[in-house]
Amino acid sequence: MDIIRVQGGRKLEGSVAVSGAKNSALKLMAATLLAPGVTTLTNVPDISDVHVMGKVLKHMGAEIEVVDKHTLAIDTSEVNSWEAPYELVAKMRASTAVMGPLLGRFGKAKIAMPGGCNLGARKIDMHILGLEALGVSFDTEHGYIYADATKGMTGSDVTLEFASVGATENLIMAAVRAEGTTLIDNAAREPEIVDLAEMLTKMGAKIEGAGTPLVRIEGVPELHPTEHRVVGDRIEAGTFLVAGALAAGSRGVEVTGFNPVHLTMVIRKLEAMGISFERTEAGMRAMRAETIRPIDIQTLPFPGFPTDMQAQAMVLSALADGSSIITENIFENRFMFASELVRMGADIHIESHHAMIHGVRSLSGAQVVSPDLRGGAALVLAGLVAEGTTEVSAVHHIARGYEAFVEKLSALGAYVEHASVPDPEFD
Ligand SMILES: CC(=O)N[C@H]1[C@@H](OP(=O)(O)OP(=O)(O)OC[C@H]2O[C@@H](n3ccc(=O)[nH]c3=O)[C@H](O)[C@@H]2O)O[C@H](CO)[C@@H](O)[C@@H]1O
Ligand SMILES: C=C(OP(=O)(O)O)C(=O)O
Repeated sequence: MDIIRVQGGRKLEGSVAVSGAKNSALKLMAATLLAPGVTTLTNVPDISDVHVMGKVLKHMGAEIEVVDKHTLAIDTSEVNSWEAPYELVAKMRASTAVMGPLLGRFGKAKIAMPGGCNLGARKIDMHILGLEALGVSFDTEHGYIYADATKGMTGSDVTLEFASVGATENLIMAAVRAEGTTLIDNAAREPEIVDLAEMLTKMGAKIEGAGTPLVRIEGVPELHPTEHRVVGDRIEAGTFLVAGALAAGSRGVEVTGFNPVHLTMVIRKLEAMGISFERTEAGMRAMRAETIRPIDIQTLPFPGFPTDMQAQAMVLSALADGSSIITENIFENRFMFASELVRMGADIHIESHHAMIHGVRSLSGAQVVSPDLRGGAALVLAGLVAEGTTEVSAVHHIARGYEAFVEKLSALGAYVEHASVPDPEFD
């Protein structure tokens, strides 16, 4: 069994560069399906989710050249299948991002139904309702969704019930090839959506308003391949800033390779907790807080506080001088890691989608299980400041979204390593 082992108490120093954003790279890879030919993506993170999306595209007949570790040349000229199979969708829900592009280019898609996951039900009803408004018809059979737009798609007005990231992206990627104008109201505004719209625009799409709640897309008859650099990962950046806030030595920890504007709400909340930041030429530096102040955080769609930073913020609040409250509004089941943090000595009570965290003076190293991607990363952060050794298992979750997490933390001076331990045996 692979684990990450952390020895608490080391001070972190230096600078760490974040990789390209997982949540952008996956959608940009899916979007290459829209433009027959070779699209080159740079700053692609070397993470397992990207490898899964590569397999999804190859399953459809795309060829992928790994030009270097972070550059993929994706040739979608010979794509001849419209299926995202169950084995791959079950590994990674974001595989459903191929639905919009497949409808846009071929007018059909067969996608395994994603089902729930450890964050909650995660339905895709809004994707389907929006695409139906463009004229797509849907059938479900044997666990697969069959989407049909062979008679063409027509631009339409779509109001999303909730600013869903995935629904906004799938709709944009279908609407770029629909006939006429599509207006998406209550669209998600995440920076990764802006990145997607920028690449689609380079491919010849006509999109206005990406990054605002109203996106206007004028369909075009064809798109052409392009070259695009994936935006820096704001969540990876936020994770390392929290590492600095918890464990930096006197010179702080610098994080580079991202746009600090994408973390405005995170920085604001961490400042309210007493953490100080400095802008540097290449990014931001986080200083360690002598005393962490308690906080009230609610996760919300961008520009609100991101759910993907909730677990990391909870580690800070677990060590605050007082009681904090964190409200999770995006996913119904995203507090699973809190019970692991309690095993490390945190004092946390969960009531529905609220977590009440009473700060403790210190955490103690323990064997814990990573329940999901951000929860796993947060447990490693907790290990940096816990007394003794922390062993985090189920680390495949962390590998989904953090490139070289252990290596980057080690380079900052943490005592952290990959290790292999025997699987527990039960009689
Ligand atoms: C690969 C990727 O980009 N993942 C991100 C994306 O996930 P994802 O695109 O799945 O997140 P959404 O914004 O779509 O989901 C938000 C909420 O809406 C619900 N919902 C969504 C669609 C739908 O049709 N019906 C429905 O009920 C979901 O179950 C969830 O409770 O945005 C989330 C919210 O910022 C992030 O935490 C994820 O890291
Ligand atoms: C929830 C996340 O990702 P996904 O939507 O891929 O599960 C995440 O990145 O924290």
